[in-house]
Amino acid sequence: MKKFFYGFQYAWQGIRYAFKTQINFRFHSLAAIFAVSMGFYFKIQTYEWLWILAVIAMVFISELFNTALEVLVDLVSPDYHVKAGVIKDLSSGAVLFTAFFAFVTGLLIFIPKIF
Ligand SMILES: Nc1ncnc2c1ncn2[C@@H]1O[C@H](COP(=O)(O)OP(=O)(O)OP(=O)(O)O)[C@@H](O)[C@H]1O
Repeated sequence: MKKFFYGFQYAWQGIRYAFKTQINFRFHSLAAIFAVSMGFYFKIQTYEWLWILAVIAMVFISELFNTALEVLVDLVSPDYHVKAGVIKDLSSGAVLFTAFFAFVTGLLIFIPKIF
């Protein structure tokens, strides 16, 4: 049982590490708070909440894996290596892709309510 709760502690440490070291993670946290506030303000429906929460989760998951990959690359390849750069670029691309999808989802849900 103790091990189970330690697992949560380690996971929380990882999230704190990403928050402290990644400016993008902090920016996306603000964007998530903004989207959730808009959701409450406009009293969006359950299916709309599901989309908003799903894209928020996707962005955070991709951010966490991106951070993990960056740390891993820096560990195994501290010197310049073309493939190290490609791995980091691919990982950043995954974050950009999910963030763009989240942004479009937000627009599709909130734009009709604003105008
Ligand atoms: N070891 C390396 N070898 C080759 N290219 C690298 C290496 N490390 C980084 N790069 C290149 O520089 C870019 C920025 O790397 P960096 O480690 O600053 O990542 P980042 O995504 O900007 O992370 P951070 O949020 O920590 O600044 C990478 O996307 C990659 O193109």
